[in-house]
Amino acid sequence: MTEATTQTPQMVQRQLDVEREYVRILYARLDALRQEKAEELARVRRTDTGSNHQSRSERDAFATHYEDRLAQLNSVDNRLVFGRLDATDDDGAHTRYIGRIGLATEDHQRLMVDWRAREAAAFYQATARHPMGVRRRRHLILDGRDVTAIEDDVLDPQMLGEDGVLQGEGALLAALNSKRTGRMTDIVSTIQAEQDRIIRAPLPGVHVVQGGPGTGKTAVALHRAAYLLYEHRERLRKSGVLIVGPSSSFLWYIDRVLPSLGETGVVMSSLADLYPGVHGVPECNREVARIKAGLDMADVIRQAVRDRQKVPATDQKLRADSYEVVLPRKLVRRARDKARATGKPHNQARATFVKIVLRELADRLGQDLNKRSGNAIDRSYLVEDLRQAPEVRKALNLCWLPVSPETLVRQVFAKRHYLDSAFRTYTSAQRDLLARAADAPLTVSDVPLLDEAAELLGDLEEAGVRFRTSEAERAKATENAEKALYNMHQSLEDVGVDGVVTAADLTAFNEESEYRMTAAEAAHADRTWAYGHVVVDEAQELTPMQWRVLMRRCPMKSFTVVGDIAQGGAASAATSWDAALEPFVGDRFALDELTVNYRTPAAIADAAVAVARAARLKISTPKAVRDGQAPLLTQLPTNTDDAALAAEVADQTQAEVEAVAGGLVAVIAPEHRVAHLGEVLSGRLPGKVGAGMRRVENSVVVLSTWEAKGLEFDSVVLVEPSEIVEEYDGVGSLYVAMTRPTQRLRIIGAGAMPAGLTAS
Ligand SMILES: Nc1ncnc2c1ncn2[C@@H]1O[C@H](COP(=O)(O)OP(=O)(O)OP(=O)(O)O)[C@@H](O)[C@H]1O
Repeated sequence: MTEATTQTPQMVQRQLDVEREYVRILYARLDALRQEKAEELARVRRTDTGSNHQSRSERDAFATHYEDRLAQLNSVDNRLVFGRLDATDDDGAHTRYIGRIGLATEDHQRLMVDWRAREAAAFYQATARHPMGVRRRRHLILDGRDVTAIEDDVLDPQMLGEDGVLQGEGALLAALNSKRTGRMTDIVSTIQAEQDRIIRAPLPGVHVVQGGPGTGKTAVALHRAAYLLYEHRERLRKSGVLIVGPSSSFLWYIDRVLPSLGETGVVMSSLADLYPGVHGVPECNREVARIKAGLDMADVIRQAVRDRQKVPATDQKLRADSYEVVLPRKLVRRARDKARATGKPHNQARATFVKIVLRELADRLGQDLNKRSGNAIDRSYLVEDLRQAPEVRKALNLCWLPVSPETLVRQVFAKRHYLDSAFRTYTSAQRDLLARAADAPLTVSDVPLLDEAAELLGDLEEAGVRFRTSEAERAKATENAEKALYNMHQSLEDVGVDGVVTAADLTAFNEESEYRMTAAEAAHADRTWAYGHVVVDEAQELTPMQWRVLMRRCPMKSFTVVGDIAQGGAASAATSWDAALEPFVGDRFALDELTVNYRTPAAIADAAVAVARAARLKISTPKAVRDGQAPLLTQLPTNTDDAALAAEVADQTQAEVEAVAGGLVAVIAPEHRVAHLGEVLSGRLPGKVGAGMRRVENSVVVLSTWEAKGLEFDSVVLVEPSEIVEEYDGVGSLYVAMTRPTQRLRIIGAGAMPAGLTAS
């Protein structure tokens, strides 16, 4: 309920003065805290630790803690406070200021409530129908540290008309109408009620958020991560939160949001980087991508591992010093079966295999020697003699060679006999398609195969792959850290420093101190790190094998999954959330839907819907809150050559740059046209054009549809829509591209326009 009241300039000024004074107090407190933490940090750094390694680690752990706190205080400067609630509850009438973090005076009087605190929920959820005790919700609009505008939302009818109630352009619309910078910003001051319910949902379980384009799924997912880190800080600080997005340009687009909410240290990974130390290049062949996406790849990799556990074709004679032994096939088979039966990963089970073979060979050799010499002496030393013998070692290695995940995956595609064996249930045409050179770059579709292989192969230090220290080692390290922590608290109390560092912090810190990695970096570098929560954005793109990897990363299965089934573009994109999640959690997931499109103007959204419907794509149709112009369609003659097409694109892009003066224009084109269009546009608009998302200092970016996924621009020039449909075998990606603009869309093509696209 927002009814107009008469506002006089004096009334506005009076209210502005009140709020400015309060905001001044808040910033003064922020500055004082910064100063305090900076001094504490300097004092800790000055602490003399002598040459004691442990004391040094302890001091560094404290320094890291203060650095983090200082970084948090520095990151919330912009729009520190954005809301005020006047409410009445059991405690009587009170006023609360809502901001990015909680602030209190030196004597613990509350000055500002963290937006994630329970007391702040009403700021987002109260409505006229359910006021939750709120009489007035006030939005404070800041420029730097100054309050420039105030807007009131009055939920108590009695308050309407009272002096001091101000109304203006909706804070939400003001936020939506601001120019895009190419980097996502937080929405903390204008989170809507349906979004807030998802943000504050409980931690456990799998929570799926389906929503059409522009409904704020990414924004909600990021604010939820910040909320969970606040509400479950102890638990999640130890285990961490992983955010997964489709591409590194997407992660770059969103990576300022969490720091602006005072949260750093979340691990972000694209699908190509889920395996430490490897960056998967795109899988160009869609059929290959489709094959590698399926869960039966787990059987393929299992077979590839089994193929490394070989029984030789014949019995083998081997020299060991002055002896000769026979390695019978039967023995190898028996030892192999026993080693497999341990259930241990390949590289660990090898020890069992070797032990059985050596013991039996030594027994036989010993009996032989005893028989020949007529003695009955203990010849157990023979085990070591045999172990050292080069021929024996070589033979055992041929039967059961330790192998790294990377070698296994490379060789399964590069060595025909491995390929034929592991992919035995596939046709030979499919195997031909999969075959590639051993040094071919690993692709994004290989990443889950590597992870699967690592799971089945186990530890292999010499291959340079990091695995989790055993539980026992970790427990020991934590115990040491607890002792160290106790000592450290003692000594820091002596110098009057107060800090909160847990034993787990110290364990993590000590584990990584050699490389001075942050906790987030350590988690990302450790394939077997168990995260406390995983946020998956654009989740419709995940293949079953990618889901399998993520489920492994979070054994507690605490997930926030956001996406839009209709926007799927990958070769094995999900067709429904049920189908995507059923293999991992059955039907045990909650599903919510977001229903309002905050990005795309209604006329453009309608055009995108028409294209999707013409192709019978099942889509969510959120209600668009913005108005705007319908798309401008240019159908070029079919014989238009590439140069003429590029010239037309350049003309229209130039027009868009002018139309959105100072805004960001994206040219979205089929992959094979991106480079050429980039060159032509750079010639036309020197210094203004960049290829890829990271060039946002320019006002024009040229991108493929995959790169544009999840992003938004003031204006989009979409090139050759029919080729975009062909490129990804469906209209999903065209639907994505059409829903990227916040203001304007142009579509240019010489090919036939896809069904549903008509000139307006
Ligand atoms: N409550 C809100 N207040 C202000 N802006 C909002 C709000 N919700 C969403 N937005 C804005 O709407 C735009 C779209 O949000 P977002 O990218 O999160 O949508 P999405 O559902 O992930 O989109 P898509 O699936 O199309 O990639 C962003 O600019 C975001 O900041």
